[in-house]
Amino acid sequence: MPEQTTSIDYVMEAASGPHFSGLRLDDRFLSSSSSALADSIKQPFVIGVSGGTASGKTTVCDMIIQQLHDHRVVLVNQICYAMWACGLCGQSEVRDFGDWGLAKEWGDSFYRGLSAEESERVHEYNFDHPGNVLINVDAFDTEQMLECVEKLKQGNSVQLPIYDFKNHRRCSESFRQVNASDVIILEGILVFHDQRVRDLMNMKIFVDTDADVRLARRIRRDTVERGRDVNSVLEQALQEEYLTSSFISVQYAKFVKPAFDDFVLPSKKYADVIIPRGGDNHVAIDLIVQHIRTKLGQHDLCKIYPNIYVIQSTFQIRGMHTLIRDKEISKHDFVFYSDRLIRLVVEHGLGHLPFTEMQVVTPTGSVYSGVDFCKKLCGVSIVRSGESMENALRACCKGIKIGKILIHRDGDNGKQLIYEKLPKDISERHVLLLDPVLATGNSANQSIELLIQKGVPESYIIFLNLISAPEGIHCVSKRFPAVKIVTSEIDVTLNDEYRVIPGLGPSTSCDGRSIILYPLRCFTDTLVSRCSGCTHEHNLHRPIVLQEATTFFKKHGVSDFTFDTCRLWGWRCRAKLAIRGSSADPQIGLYEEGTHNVVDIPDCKGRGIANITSYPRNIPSSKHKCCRGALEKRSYIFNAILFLERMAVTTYNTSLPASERYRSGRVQVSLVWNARSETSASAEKLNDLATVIFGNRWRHILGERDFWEHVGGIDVYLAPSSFGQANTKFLIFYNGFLISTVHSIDGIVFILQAFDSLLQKLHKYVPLGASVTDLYAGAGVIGLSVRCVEINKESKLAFEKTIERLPSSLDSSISWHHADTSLDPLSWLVGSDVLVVDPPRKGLDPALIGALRAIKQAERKAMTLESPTVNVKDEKRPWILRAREDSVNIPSRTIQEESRSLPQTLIYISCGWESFKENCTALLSSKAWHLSKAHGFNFFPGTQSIEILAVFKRGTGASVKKKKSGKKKKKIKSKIQ
Ligand SMILES: C[S@@+](CC[C@H](N)C(=O)[O-])C[C@H]1O[C@@H](n2cnc3c(N)ncnc32)[C@H](O)[C@@H]1O
Repeated sequence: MPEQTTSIDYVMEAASGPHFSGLRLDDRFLSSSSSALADSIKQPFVIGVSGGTASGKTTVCDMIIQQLHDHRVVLVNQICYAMWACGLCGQSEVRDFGDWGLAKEWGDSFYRGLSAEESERVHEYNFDHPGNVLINVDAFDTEQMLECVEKLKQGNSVQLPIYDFKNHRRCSESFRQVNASDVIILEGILVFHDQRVRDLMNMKIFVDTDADVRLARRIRRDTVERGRDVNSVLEQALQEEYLTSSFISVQYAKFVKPAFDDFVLPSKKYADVIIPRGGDNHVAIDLIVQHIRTKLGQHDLCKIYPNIYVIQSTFQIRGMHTLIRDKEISKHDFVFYSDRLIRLVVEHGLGHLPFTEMQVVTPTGSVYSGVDFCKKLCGVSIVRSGESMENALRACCKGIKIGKILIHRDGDNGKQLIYEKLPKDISERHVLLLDPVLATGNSANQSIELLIQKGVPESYIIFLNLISAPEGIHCVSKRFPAVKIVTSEIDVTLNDEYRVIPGLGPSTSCDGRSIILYPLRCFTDTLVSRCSGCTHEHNLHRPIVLQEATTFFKKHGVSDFTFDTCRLWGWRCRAKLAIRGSSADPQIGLYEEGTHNVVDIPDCKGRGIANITSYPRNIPSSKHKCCRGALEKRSYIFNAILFLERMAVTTYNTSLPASERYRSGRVQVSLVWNARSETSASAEKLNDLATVIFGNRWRHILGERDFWEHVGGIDVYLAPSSFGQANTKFLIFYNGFLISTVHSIDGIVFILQAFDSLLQKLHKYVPLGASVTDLYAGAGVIGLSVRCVEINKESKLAFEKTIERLPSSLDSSISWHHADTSLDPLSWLVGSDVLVVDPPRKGLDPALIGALRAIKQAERKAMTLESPTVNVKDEKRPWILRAREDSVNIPSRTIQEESRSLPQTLIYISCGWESFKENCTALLSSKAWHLSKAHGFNFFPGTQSIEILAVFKRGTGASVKKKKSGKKKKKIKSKIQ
């Protein structure tokens, strides 16, 4: 049997300073034990049991106590007047239930006691009255009861007073010692009367037994089973109960019954559970005991707020917590173990969603009765750190929509909503709100408020976090009691800086806060749903949507969909230069590996080019000189709310041998301002910033202006604002120096990067000499086009520069048009054989979709159309298709000479899977197009993104299928012959 590690002696310092007592995680040990974990349970569970006189409360209490034999239970009686009055319980006793390890304290401790004058008028005294009306005193010493129970709840022992029933006063010299216990049962007819007493109770039970029914049962039992006559039974019953003497009769009629009606019965409404038939109701008592057992294993706050759920602790979970709380943990391990825990929280949270029953047939033909998940669901990250839970959520809920809420801490009242991006139909969805640390609860409350304003019912919100501070739980649960909070551990408290104690590691990041608290103050991420900095570590070669994509294409007739995973490392991406912090203490730099923490680079000293461009997650240890000019403008930059910079390396001089090209390269820094409008609150700052940095839209600040890419065999110039494809180069660096751009480390193999792979595939689908129109062309990087159409006029400069470098020997015609594809899209289709579209993430403009759907009808009209009218001056240039010039054959001709036909082939390059699906479905449903081929490319390994190259052909494709099946038939025929 493997050795088990169960020690809880591992005390270490968490990132926030205090110690966390945890476990060493031993991979061999997987089981859990409640006893070792029960450590954290401090406060007893308090149950109030009320009901009318002789309703069976005592039986119920006894049964609960017996069933909880493995816990320490204390029973505290308020007192039962009738029992006292008939002398049946005129004494207190301490019973020892040694066999079942239970100490049960039995007493009538909180009768206040009467003065000498009151004792004389004892018959007028209503012991069943909570605020005695006759002699104006309280029958019970509620204050003392409160004090005792408070002490017991805090784990202290108390001395309960003993009541002398003979003299109607407390014994001054004797007390009963009651020790701390797991469960306190407060029993009495009026224990629900005082709100302060009720507030002490975690559970309130009302025993609801009709006295007449009890009497009737007794008569039946004694006459039928014991052969006695009714009169003697009644006599005995009356003797035993409350009607044996005239005094009792009077007391019952005068006090007990009215007090029951006036005070006991109305307090029934405070009960959480009403038990009909008292101690006979075994089912109810079983359920109650089950509930108490669950609660005993829970954190105290769960006893107060029924919608707090802490995932059940096991040694594995405690072990993972021990790791992530250790300030010495590596960031990699921290992210790994946090992610594991977050997944458990997400799974637990999903368990609170509604479901419908469903049956499926298994491969054996049997029926399995199961459930169907709730489909109307979405996640909402509270931006800064909520995104760190998105991966886990996506892993558990395929294709889940995730919205974002950004709340700024230092705004009005310490919190200000800055940004929200939520699904339009959020009011119909259950919402999983994500934030790994619940600290003060302020951001959470504001986010919940926003969701409610958007129409989400409070009870539809499940707030998921990794750790919670009690302060945060109080704050959220008091205000939104119907919101469920699911967490993996509840910590002790918050410190003065509102950090959770003991908190979690690794050691503080450069902004002085722990990573988990502030890993994602990613303003760029509010602009696009994911950024290339948001990478994950698992399944780098398989984006999560891959399976969905394969199924999607199969459904639409493409069963040979391919996916090119490309290289998983060393690819080039435009690094985003992140900006964080405050204007007083800004950080400008790159994301730290695996996180959204910014590594400040104030003293750029060169050599950083290689690292910056090699891979977005590799942070330059050295600094970069070329961005210094821009960085010096930091004070301006920090007045912006949303701000993003891009840096890209230029190959600069591609006539140099590849291995030397980047040594003398330059970095291009692009600054992009994001504001809702130029009249926004910070417009003044925007203008300052624009003047200083952008000039008239763009201003060249310093360094080389030119930025060159070598794509598809030609040199392409990219202006600062032009779109630039990611994953185009394979660079190898050693100690920060570039070794190679095209060869692997052993110097032999040349491997294409993702974009080059896509271009190679794309070229196969363009027949030689075809007339091609490239809508959404950027600077024309795809390089096939006869006509490039692009909305960003800045790309014109790039286009021109590229043309200048093209070999003059090329004989072809190419034009670049500054135009909006969505305006009169049909005019751009006329005269093209092949249409290439490479739209932004949002997909094709609706007008273009409309034109493509109606292409058949348009075809007839097109013959009579004029050539497209272009508002800007056309740039007619020679062009090259790609490196293999010999395969290129574009006859020299002008657009006017071309046919008026409309494209037969549509090549769709997509970077937005969701929009692609929509566009594709719209095209196919028109029956004007069918899908012929589809390929996927791993442009951003480690992200959710998939790049698609889809080839559509005109018509429904029915004839193609027929032809294929015809061929098959022939073959079969020939075989038969
Ligand atoms: C994904 S990029 C592709 C650029 C180019 N194909 C490349 O590979 O470099 C999309 C381009 O479409 C342009 N664009 C966006 N909306 C447009 C519109 N309505 N008309 C024309 N171009 C548009 C953008 O400016 C951007 O350059």
